[in-house]
Amino acid sequence: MTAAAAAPALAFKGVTHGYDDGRPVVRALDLTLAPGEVVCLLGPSGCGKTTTLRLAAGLERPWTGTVRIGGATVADAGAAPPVHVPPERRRVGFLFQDFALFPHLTVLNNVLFGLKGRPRKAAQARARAVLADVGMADHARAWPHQLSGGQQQRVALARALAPEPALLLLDEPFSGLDTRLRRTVREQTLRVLQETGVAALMVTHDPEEAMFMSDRIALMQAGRIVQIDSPMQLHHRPRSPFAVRFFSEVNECAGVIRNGALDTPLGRFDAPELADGTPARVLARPEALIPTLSGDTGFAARVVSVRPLGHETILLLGLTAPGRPESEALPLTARVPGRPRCDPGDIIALAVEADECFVFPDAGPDPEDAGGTG
Ligand SMILES: Nc1ncnc2c1ncn2[C@@H]1O[C@H](COP(=O)(O)OP(=O)(O)OP(=O)(O)O)[C@@H](O)[C@H]1O
Repeated sequence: MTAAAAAPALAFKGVTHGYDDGRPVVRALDLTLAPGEVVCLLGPSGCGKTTTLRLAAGLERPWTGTVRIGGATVADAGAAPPVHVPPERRRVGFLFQDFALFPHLTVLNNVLFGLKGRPRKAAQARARAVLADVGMADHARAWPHQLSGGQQQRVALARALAPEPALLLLDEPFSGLDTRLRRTVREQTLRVLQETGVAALMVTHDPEEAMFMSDRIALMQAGRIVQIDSPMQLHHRPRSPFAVRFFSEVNECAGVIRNGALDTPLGRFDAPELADGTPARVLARPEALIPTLSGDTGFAARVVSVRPLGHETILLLGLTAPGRPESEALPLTARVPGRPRCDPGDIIALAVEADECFVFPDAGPDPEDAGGTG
């Protein structure tokens, strides 16, 4: 492998950026994508995802730090004069939510648009090959308005990939599609990315989409990456309450660490690395609470409401403690597969799945730095 081939597809180092009000919205960001890697930037609205993508694209000039693409420095705020390679010379492809194909050009000519400057025959061959890659070879002569939303999105993907970019940048590329179509189109997109081996940085605020698409997820909060891990690691080893709460509603019980564990109404959770006396809380995902037929789990809960969602059901429960009035029941949310056999008013036994529960110290001013145990 040559040194250039081994270079990261994208490397941000110490990148800070903001807009006119002088407030940084991306803060000291370090991020590296391996060749062929798909990384999703995931986080709440306004956390800096799109700004990060625009910095990679060259649409923004960073205040500090460097950006490298495929081993080449495309931005260096500290150089004199600062380095800034414009978007069209960065070897990046774009796929945005409003993937707007040119309505006055056929599918083939839309794809050829990105291949200007190449010999005509080679460009035609490349455009047809990439249309075949996305399963649109038979539509080369069609006009955009004759295509479904999903087909248009595949043509936009072909147009972005045609010039063989070193890096593909995707900003909420599926959010304009309805739910069912979105699933199909993102599967097709992922397959094409894997087959072409292009590295991709994708912005989404949809945790399920990030879990599905990513080799790694970069979870962002207030301009920083607070955790970057594989979807599985992020699920099983969340490093902050934020990383748990972002993926689903959670049940939370506070307490104080005693003898290396946290005693809560949901049971005792080991937390050996937390000092005695530390205020802490357990975060239990809704799927941690499992209604069980064996009545002897130690936890009895009153079913408050049953909300069937089709393939799963949300149960709102009130956890009762022996000798305590029901008015003091702890409200809990459980998520169970299928349709459980219980109705509002029933008392059910609950088992608690410890793998889906996480203990964190009750943090000071900066909760994102808090460590946790699973
Ligand atoms: N052109 C701009 N001028 C001024 N402020 C901006 C500009 N673009 C973004 N911002 C601000 O920067 C912050 C980060 O915005 P950004 O679009 O990067 O976040 P995001 O995570 O992509 O959000 P969303 O999911 O809502 O698109 C926000 O506070 C936003 O208001």
